[in-house]
Amino acid sequence: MHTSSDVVARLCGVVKRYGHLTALDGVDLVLQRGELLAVLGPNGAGKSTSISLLLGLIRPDGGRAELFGMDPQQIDARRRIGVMLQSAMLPLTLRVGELLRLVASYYPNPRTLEESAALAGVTDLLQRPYGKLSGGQQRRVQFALALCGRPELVFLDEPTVGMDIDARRKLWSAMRALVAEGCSVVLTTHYLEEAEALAQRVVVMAKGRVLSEGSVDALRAQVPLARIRCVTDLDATAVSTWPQVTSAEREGVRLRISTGAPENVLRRLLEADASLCELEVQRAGLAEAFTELTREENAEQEAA
Ligand SMILES: Nc1ncnc2c1ncn2[C@@H]1O[C@H](COP(=O)(O)OP(=O)(O)OP(=O)(O)O)[C@@H](O)[C@H]1O
Repeated sequence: MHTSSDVVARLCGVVKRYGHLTALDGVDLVLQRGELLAVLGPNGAGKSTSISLLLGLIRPDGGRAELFGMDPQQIDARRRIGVMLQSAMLPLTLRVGELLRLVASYYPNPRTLEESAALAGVTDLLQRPYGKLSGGQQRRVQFALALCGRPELVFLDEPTVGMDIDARRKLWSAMRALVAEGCSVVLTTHYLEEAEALAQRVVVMAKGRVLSEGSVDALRAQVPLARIRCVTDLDATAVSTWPQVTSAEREGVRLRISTGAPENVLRRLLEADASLCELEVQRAGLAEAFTELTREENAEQEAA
């Protein structure tokens, strides 16, 4: 059991409306000290709205948002967080080193310039004007700004958008280094492999509500699907109608099947095609679990 002092941020029954649109419809969310929480969900689910509420940028219409047990607008709470939002609006003419010094000066116990730059991998960019950097380089600088104040909690809203694979991997290891220091991280992302690689806990949102919450493994277990891949001529549409087959799709010479009963489907596959080869069976990843969860949500809404 966690004590309340382990809770660094919290939304309690939060409702947020924009005119007739209910962006958040009673959201509860708790972030513990030292954990990386990934908030997932399709476009418009309410992820950014939840973060804006925790940052005190907007106010709830119902319920309550708390940062370190305080109102998120209190300066004492804000001094303990770092933020990387989707749009940064930073002065384009300042050099990266100047920006880092400026933002660090808002904090009581900031990292040194060198430490922040090394953590975010921007040491070779310090003399460059921010506006002259590539999109991916600017994202890395924004990450450096988020961590330069030695915050206890960092909000990262889709941090790796526009980054190449190498830059993304580097950011992942920097996030892991932050968490190893005891920093908490709230990460929103559309890259499920990112959540799978980094998160201790995942919250899935859709249409302003929390659909599911738990560890990556627990989320996966909610959708006990396996993935079968093999080289076969069998028709994907026909296979998709087999009992216990959730979906079947062709990928070139391969067939890719999702099923809750892999043994049964395998038996039938091997019987149906004696020349089937290159067989692979894997348990479902977060991507399948997520698709399945949000599909159920859509089906319920359509039925209602
Ligand atoms: N300032 C605003 N005025 C009106 N509607 C808004 C405003 N901000 C958000 N919304 C609406 O609230 C809902 C939730 O938006 P939000 O940005 O939180 O979603 P999200 O999960 O972050 O989506 P994305 O993955 O696209 O970033 C959407 O329907 C959006 O159109």
